[in-house]
Amino acid sequence: MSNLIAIGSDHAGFEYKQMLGQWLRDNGYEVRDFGTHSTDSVDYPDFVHPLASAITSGELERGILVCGSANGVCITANKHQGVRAAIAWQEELAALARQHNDANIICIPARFISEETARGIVSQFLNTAFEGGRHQTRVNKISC
Ligand SMILES: O=C(CO)[C@H](O)[C@H](O)[C@H](O)COP(=O)(O)O
Repeated sequence: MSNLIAIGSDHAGFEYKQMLGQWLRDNGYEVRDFGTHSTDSVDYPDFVHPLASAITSGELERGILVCGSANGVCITANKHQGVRAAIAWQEELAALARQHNDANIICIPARFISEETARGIVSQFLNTAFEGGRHQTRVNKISC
């Protein structure tokens, strides 16, 4: 997997995005930050569409999106062909999103989890392999 990771958020996810971006850099990853760049109120699709487009084009392999509930960023990202964005609020869900769904974007609900849990989710997302097999058959059937 590439060590270049896309990150993005709205205002509700800004502080967690900053924290996760620094944590990723401290752990040897390169980070492409799609914004937002402050806690000023913004509209999450403005930041999610460019990040998801970079995943669709193959320019970037994995992305992390953060908003208040994770719902808005996840719904938006999954409009893009080839994006498999999953919401995780505990580490096991992030691992399953990789093992069973080959998720290429993880969506984090900043208003509902601790920073420690967010780091654990990202760690699972980046370090868990897709299992393939029966799950590959199912992933192949997602696109319509
Ligand atoms: O998923 C969301 C929107 O559907 C996110 O939780 C947003 O961060 C949230 O809606 C932002 O709410 P705010 O009242 O504008 O801060």
